[in-house]
Amino acid sequence: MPLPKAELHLHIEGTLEPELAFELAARNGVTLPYATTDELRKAYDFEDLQSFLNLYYELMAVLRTEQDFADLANAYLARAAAQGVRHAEIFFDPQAHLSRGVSMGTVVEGLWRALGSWGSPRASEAERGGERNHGISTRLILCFLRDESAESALETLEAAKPYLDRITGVGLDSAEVGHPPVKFREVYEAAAALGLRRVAHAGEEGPPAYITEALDVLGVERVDHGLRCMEDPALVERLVRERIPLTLCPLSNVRLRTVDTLADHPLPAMLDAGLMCTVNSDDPAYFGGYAGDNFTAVQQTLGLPEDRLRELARNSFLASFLEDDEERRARYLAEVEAYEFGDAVS
Ligand code: HPA
Ligand SMILES: [Zn+2]
Repeated sequence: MPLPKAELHLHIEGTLEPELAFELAARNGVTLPYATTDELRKAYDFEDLQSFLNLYYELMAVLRTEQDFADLANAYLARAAAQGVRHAEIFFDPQAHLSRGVSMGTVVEGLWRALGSWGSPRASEAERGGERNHGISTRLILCFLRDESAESALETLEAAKPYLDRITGVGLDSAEVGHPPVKFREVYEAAAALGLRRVAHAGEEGPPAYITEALDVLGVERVDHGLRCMEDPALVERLVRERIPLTLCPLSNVRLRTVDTLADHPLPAMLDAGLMCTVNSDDPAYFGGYAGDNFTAVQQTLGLPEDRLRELARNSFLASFLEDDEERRARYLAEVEAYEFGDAVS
């Protein structure tokens, strides 16, 4: 049985496996510039974040209808459930769809078809059919693309207003360097005024100063990646003191060459420093593994002992946006404490 965990850093578009990409391409009459799934997989040799993003945006062309987004999310939930994920806070990138003529409604309604509101205290009895979505409670986090303009982010938030009952928070992703958090001050203020939770990618490729800015200017409650905080001891001390969760993605860091090899990953040093770390998959279809695969990789390659693995799982639920359902959080945490380790944690 896999270790129960929450996944807090997962881009739903990054769960598009080659097989589903070809299936959706055929269904929608879209021609992909790859002849076979094997040929597509060969393109998964990334040099950095941008080289990955180019393919990530290219493949989104196959996502056109509500059913496409529902199929995408269902495939993710099935894989995640099999690896012990009990709760997932899922990013989506509306601007990457709006720019192709796919509406906010298509994206959100499609995802909702798969996620439903099971696991939400606002769900009606009819919606509480846990089996339908593999028994995973979920939240949706709308991400702004930081390489698009601040005005575009504001327009995106405006377009999301009819769907805010389904959206828990906002995030910030895409090409980091040259696009500091301060660029999005206004849209984050507007999001906060609407009662949305706030997170942002920072310190993946960008400098530690972007992490500080995300906290101070955008008011984020969690930092996505945050890896480069380790270059600034005063920042580490602050993150520890304020118990700011970091959503780390070890296999992503290797594939995007943020670290040289998994054995060089700073996760053990980060845990030793007292940082509130979590382990997540980011874009699992592209980076070679889902949440449990990331846990197994850090267990095997970094030699993390059982108490550290349990700590990572506990942190994932503590850092999740389950404030509207503390009863459920307590149940998940009890499962973590009762877990008996076997051979593998995925
Ligand atoms: O790892 C990532 N970093 C930044 N933006 C992203 N969008 C999808 N995945 C990522
Ligand atoms: Zn990410």
